[in-house]
Amino acid sequence: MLGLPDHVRTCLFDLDGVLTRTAEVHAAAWKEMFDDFLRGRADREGTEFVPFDAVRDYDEYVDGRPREDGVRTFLASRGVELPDGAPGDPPERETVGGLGGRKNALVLRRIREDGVEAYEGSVAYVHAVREAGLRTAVVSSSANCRDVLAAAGIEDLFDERVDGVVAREQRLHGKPAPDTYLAAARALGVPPGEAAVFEDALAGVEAGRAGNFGLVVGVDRTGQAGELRRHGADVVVDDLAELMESR
Ligand SMILES: O=P(O)(O)OC[C@H]1O[C@@H](O)[C@H](O)[C@@H](O)[C@@H]1O
Repeated sequence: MLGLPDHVRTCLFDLDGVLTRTAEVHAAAWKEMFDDFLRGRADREGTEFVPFDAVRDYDEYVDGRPREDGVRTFLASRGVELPDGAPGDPPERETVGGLGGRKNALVLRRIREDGVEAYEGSVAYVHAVREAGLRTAVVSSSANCRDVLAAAGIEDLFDERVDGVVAREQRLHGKPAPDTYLAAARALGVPPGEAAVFEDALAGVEAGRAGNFGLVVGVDRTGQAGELRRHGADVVVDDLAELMESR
C-alpha cells in the first residue's frame, strides 16, 4: 500500500519540493539575489557577468542546504569568498549573512504574495502513512519551515519537526550531513534503519545515504532522476502518490 519495505516504521519528509511547491520559489529568489550580486561585482571589476543557473547551480550548490551554506557553496564554485558576518546581517552588508538575508526577504515576499501550495500526492501519502500507524517527521534546512507548513495547512501531519531553526539551536550540521535526519529519527525513537527519507535535493538524498536509513526515496520534480540515484536515492518517483500504486 505504501511502497515501503516492512522494516520501515517511520517516514521523514523534506519540505521544499517534497511536501510543498516551494523549491521553485527558493530557486527563483536565489537567482534574483545572486544575479544582482554577480552583476554588481562584474561591473565593478570589469569582468563578464555569468548569471546563476536556477537549475544547474541551484541543484548542485544550494538546494537542500541551510541558507548560509548555500551562499558559501555557490560562491566558492565561482571562486568568491565573503566574510561570514552574522545570520541577521543587514541586507546591504556584503557578507554571507547579508546575502542570505537579501534572499530571504525575496522568499518571504513571494510566499506572502502567492501563498504556498502543498503537493496533493504528498498530502495523500502522508495521510496514508499515518493511517497505517507509522510516525512522521518533517526534516528541512529551512528556517521558514514552520510558517510554510502553516501556510500550506499541513502542520498537524507531523509528530516532529527538525528545521533550520532547530538545527541552529542544537548545533546540528546541515544536509548533506545526515545529522538533522538522525535527530528526527532519535526524537521518534527509531533507529535509522527503520526510517525512510523522502528527498528532492541532491544534498538531501546524500544525507539519507550517509545516515544509513532504511530507504531513501528520491522525489524527482525537475528531471534529475539519474542524479538523485547517483547521490543516494534507492528509488526515485515523480510524485509520492506513485508509491501507493506500486504494490
Ligand atoms: O532560507 P531558508 O528558508 O532558511 O531555507 C534554506 C534552504 O532550505 C531548503 O529546504 C531549500 O531547498 C533551499 O532552497 C533553501 O535555501
